[in-house]
Amino acid sequence: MSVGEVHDGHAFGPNPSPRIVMMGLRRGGKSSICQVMFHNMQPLDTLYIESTTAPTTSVFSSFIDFAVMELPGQINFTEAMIDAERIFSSCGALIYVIDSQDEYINSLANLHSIILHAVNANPNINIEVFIHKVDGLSEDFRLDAQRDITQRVTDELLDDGLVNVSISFHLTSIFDHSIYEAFSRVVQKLIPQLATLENLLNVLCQHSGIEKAFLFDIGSKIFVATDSSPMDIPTYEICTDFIDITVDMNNLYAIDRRPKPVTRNDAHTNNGTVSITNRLESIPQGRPIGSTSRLSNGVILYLQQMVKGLALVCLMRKESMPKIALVEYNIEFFRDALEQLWLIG
Ligand SMILES: Nc1nc2c(ncn2[C@@H]2O[C@H](COP(=O)(O)OP(=O)(O)OP(=O)(O)O)[C@@H](O)[C@H]2O)c(=O)[nH]1
Repeated sequence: MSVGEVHDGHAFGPNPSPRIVMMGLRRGGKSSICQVMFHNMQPLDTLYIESTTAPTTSVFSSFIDFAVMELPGQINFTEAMIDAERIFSSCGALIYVIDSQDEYINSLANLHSIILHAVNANPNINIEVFIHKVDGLSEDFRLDAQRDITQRVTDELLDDGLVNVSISFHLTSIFDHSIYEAFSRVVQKLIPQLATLENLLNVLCQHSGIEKAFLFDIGSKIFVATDSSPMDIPTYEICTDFIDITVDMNNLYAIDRRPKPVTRNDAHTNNGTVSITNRLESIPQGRPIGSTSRLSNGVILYLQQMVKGLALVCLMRKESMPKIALVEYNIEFFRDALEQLWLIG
């Protein structure tokens, strides 16, 4: 049986879409990214991860359901065993991980042949290149690497006459928030309701004195949408830390809930493919969580849990605090709109 032919005749088994396929040469960092992003592994613990030998699928349930399939680094598309058509035809994005601390010429050749297979099977696929492990590079080297890789990859695609390939490049590391931001950008492109969500957030900000608003998936800390005002990494970091603190405090002081493990992974193997279903049990199941905090610079952080595992996180100035009743009134409308979006699907 080929890699693409997993259970039930589906390329990925009975998993929800959209699907993300993660590829790259061995030791590039694919498993580490999945473990840190979706299984709450500490970045340093990834040092002990063993090499992946079989395709692994992780399924996540949030505002949208999505599955991430990691293919082992040694996979070779020229082998008859690999059914590229089946793998790529039903997937929304291909993430290709390049180890920026290593010589990357082989990676680029591998990436090029994979893009040809992927685009041939699915012309609408989003190619997302993670220039990974940039924590080991200086700021200048990072930008040089990004420029060089972008140039080489796009030149080769142009040589092949592929001008309409949707390809993006992200500098990433599991040791900071860059991996979360990059993954958020990947997932956002797969959300059909993204424009509606952004519009809703823009309207909410305009009418409530909110400076910046994010809609986060609480479990993975992927932000599924934000308003159109400029975003910087420190703001994103503050918001994700605030989510962590709020969830921890909520679990600590919940009266009717016993402490639960952070995640539960149901793993089973089927036809050589490991399938992991991640249940984000850190997300409170009872009353929606909410929290407000004032930073020393006067910025107010405000968090309200919305539908499914989503949380609205806003930054406001202290001048907005007298209007907090209005803000909460508007947020209720925002929540209703989200619920309707969710029902429409
Ligand atoms: N410095 C640094 N090291 C990383 C980063 N991400 C992963 N690593 C390290 O890279 C090594 C290989 O990571 P893996 O996740 O096993 O790589 P992989 O691509 O899954 O490898 P295969 O399973 O062989 O295909 C591990 O020692 C990780 O700790 C990163 O962002 N920065």
